[in-house]
Amino acid sequence: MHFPDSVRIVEVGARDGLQNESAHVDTTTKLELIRRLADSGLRHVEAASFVSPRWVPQMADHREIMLALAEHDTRGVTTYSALTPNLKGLEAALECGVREVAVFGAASESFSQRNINCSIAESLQRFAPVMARAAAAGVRVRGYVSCVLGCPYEGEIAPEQVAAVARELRDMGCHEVSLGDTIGTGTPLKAKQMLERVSREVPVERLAAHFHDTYGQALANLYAVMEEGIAVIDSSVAGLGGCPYAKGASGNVATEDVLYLLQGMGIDTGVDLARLAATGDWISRKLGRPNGSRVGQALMANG
Ligand SMILES: CC(C)(COP(=O)([O-])OP(=O)([O-])OC[C@H]1O[C@@H](n2cnc3c(N)ncnc32)[C@H](O)[C@@H]1OP(=O)([O-])[O-])[C@@H](O)C(=O)NCCC(=O)NCCSC(=O)C[C@@](C)(O)CC(=O)[O-]
Repeated sequence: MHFPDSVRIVEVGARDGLQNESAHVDTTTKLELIRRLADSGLRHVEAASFVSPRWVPQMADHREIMLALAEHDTRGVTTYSALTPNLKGLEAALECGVREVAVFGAASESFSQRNINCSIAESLQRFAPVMARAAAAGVRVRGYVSCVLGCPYEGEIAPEQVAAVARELRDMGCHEVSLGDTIGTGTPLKAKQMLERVSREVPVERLAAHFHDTYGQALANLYAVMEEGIAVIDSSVAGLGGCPYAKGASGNVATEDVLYLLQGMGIDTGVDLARLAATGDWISRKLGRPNGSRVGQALMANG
């Protein structure tokens, strides 16, 4: 068995998590959440989406969020990134001083249509000018592939299809490709097989795992793909989130749960679990929702 010595966590709670909250979350609360996440030692916090407010109203304050972060983050130790599905989104993000963005595609045609209103091929065409403009501005681009272990509309997705989209994203210049189990239907062997196929096209060092926990498999799936060399994990404080276009999807795997697993494996992340658990407890209370992290619940119950 070979596991990575250290793992980089990409905290997506403020974006993937909050985008799915039905009640409005105000900008001050979001900024407080992001500040607390960074203070717990997280060095990559995905903070907003420059998408249409008609499609995702919860992300409508992307400008205010990213401008505030650019103004206050003078130390530059934490990367605050944002999603930009097209050139319009990227231009707006650049105006706010964003230093890293992400484009997001899917391995499923139906999900692509429902999520970003275009086919997979059209989405890749839309990303091309985003990549060129970002490169000219010296901004790094991450790529996402949704539905890597199943689609809410199409069911099974062939690993070849995931590998093809991941490769396109890598070839167009994404520094990292994050593999999203959007509806959390994956299981460890399936996750391994998918990764084995994708890593023939994109080196595993350039891949990240973005697993939702709908069926309670996310930690097992992460363990399986770490065994194959995955060393970047996307997770969400208190397991916040879901996906507006994937009915029944629960949040991303909780960051607290991932940290606990990694600590038990002797793998370093540089994140303070106790502080993060307190933040998970705080945001869950603020949103009036149960804490989606088992580890967070246990730590809070034990004081
Ligand atoms: C992609 C679009 C914009 C295409 O939407 P469209 O309707 O095809 O785009 P359009 O170019 O025809 O524009 C329509 C309207 O949207 C506006 N518009 C156009 N672009 C932007 C923009 N960037 N920012 C703000 N506004 C924008 C544009 O100005 C226009 O406004 P109108 O004239 O009607 O008032 C739309 O489908 C959209 O916003 N989708 C949101 C998708 C989304 O945010 N999904 C959730 C994130 S992905 C995810 O969660 C999965 C992930 C990444 O976590 C991995 C996983 O778990 O699987």
